[in-house]
Amino acid sequence: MSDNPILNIVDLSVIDTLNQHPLINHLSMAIYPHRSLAIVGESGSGKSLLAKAIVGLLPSSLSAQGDIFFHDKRLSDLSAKQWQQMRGRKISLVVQNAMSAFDPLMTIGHQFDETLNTHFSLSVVQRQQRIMASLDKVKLLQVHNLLNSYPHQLSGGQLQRVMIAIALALEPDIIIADEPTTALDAITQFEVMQAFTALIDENKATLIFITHDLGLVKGIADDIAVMKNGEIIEFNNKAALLSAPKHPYTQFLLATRQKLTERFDKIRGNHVIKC
Ligand SMILES: Nc1ncnc2c1ncn2[C@@H]1O[C@H](COP(=O)(O)OP(=O)(O)OP(=O)(O)O)[C@@H](O)[C@H]1O
Repeated sequence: MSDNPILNIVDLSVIDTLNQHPLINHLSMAIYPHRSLAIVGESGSGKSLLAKAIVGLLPSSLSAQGDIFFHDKRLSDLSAKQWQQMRGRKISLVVQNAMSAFDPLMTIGHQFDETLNTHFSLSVVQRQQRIMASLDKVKLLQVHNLLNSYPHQLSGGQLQRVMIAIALALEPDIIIADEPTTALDAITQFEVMQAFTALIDENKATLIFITHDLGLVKGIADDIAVMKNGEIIEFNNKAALLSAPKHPYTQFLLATRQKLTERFDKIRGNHVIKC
């Protein structure tokens, strides 16, 4: 593991300015390059707000205190223009609702090309090659039709994969994926997870993967952070956290997951016998 974190979150609090309620509470965490970190926790624990705070996209009614460093750069010091260069290219956020990330009036191909043109000095042909290579990585078929389509003409799963393909094409140092497979069926989910694995292996990116699903985490994470009430209550490498969870809440999460799996296996087993 490298000695210097790629992302260092220091005493971060996110406060609702309407009632001064802390939604993220004095959170500190160092994330190291080329690792894959899963952030798990129940609904409302603050996972999405943490992702938004990292990419500087918190709603204006919330205020952030504390520091977030990307390498040595303090992110709160960035100007709007510097953020534009940073977001997508250095730190990329893939969200759950892909439709919200696209302009409904522009074709997918146009939006993909424009994004590449904003961040790189590439010829039209080079941009096309990069688009095709990225779409291939997320296993999208009939790409010419797809690139000529408008967002509403694609399924949720296709849009989600296009969003991941755009993130891949920008070759960011860090990609934050906020429940990126929640809206997908099991097969598409598997393919999208493979695309993320390729991202870490080929691009040597650092992945922050936010999910409820401890099953998904097992396949992809090097490290796991467990969030509850706006705090990280446990952080460890995957093997240690899954085999010997220290915090009672992590133990509860794992036990619940185990019970669900056993119940599912039992139902499936009974079903097989009956048939
Ligand atoms: N704009 C906002 N104004 C006020 N409170 C907010 C705002 N956005 C989120 N919250 C609150 O902050 C808390 C954390 O929300 P967040 O969306 O980060 O949870 P989460 O862990 O990502 O949940 P989920 O897994 O359901 O997406 C919740 O109690 C939520 O209601």
